[in-house]
Amino acid sequence: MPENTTAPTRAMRLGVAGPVGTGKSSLIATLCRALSGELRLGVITNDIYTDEDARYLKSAGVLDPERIRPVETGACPHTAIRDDVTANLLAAEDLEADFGSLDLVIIESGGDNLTATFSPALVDAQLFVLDVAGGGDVVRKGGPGIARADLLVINKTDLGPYVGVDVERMAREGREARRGGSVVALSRHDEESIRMLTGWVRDTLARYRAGDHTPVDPGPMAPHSHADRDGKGGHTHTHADSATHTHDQAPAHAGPSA
Ligand SMILES: Nc1nc2c(ncn2[C@@H]2O[C@H](COP(=O)(O)OP(=O)(O)OP(=O)(O)O)[C@@H](O)[C@H]2O)c(=O)[nH]1
Repeated sequence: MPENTTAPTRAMRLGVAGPVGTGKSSLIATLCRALSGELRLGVITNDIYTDEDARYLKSAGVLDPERIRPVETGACPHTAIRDDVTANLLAAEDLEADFGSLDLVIIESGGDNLTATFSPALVDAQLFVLDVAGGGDVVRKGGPGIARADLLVINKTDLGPYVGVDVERMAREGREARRGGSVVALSRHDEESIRMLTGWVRDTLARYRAGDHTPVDPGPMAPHSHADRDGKGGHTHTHADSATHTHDQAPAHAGPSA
């Protein structure tokens, strides 16, 4: 039988990004609790000045503490997951070297704003976490993570009634913003929602192993300009603010939002 040369040989790297306090560490603890019996896991956390998230996960007792590694970014969180991913790549490679083969390495970004996403040079797939406590309209504000991460998680749905947010509507608007892309409405108190999340991780890992998963870069793209083909003057722009922006000037554009 011919060998599948596209099948990867290392663990899948899954990025978890989203604004401060939306529940990224808690979600990772939930994933570890649910999946550590069936998958060989490692976790890397990113904090600006501390190893707070790594300490939280270690104290949660969901994984061998040796498998949880902190990266101290010392700068804006997006720098270490997007602009220069070296520290995180080294941490991921060290984890795999220390524990032999792993199935999944989860990388938590420091809490950042709506534009922070992982570079595909670091992760194979990424999820973006919002929470209902941030308000139902956050999802309508858009941004690359909301629109184009592999999965959008709307977290802490149990808080919906207390903060006056219609969770179903928020999830529906999330799907619309993503043009049908995957959305999971999650609460760590809701087993069914945890099954949806773990099911998505298993499916993505299966596709990754089969060589059927293509990492995408949600952006934001660097500002750029196009040739002045129509005499109106080329214009410099970014794609950070809109999932619907299209290039009417460029016939073919590399990137998911073109
Ligand atoms: N009610 C409720 N609270 C949650 C849930 N998930 C997390 N939280 C709480 O939300 C708060 C923030 O959770 P974290 O997991 O620390 O959030 P984070 O995104 O990792 O935070 P940063 O790393 O600071 O950006 C904590 O008080 C959690 O206990 C949930 O499903 N429901």
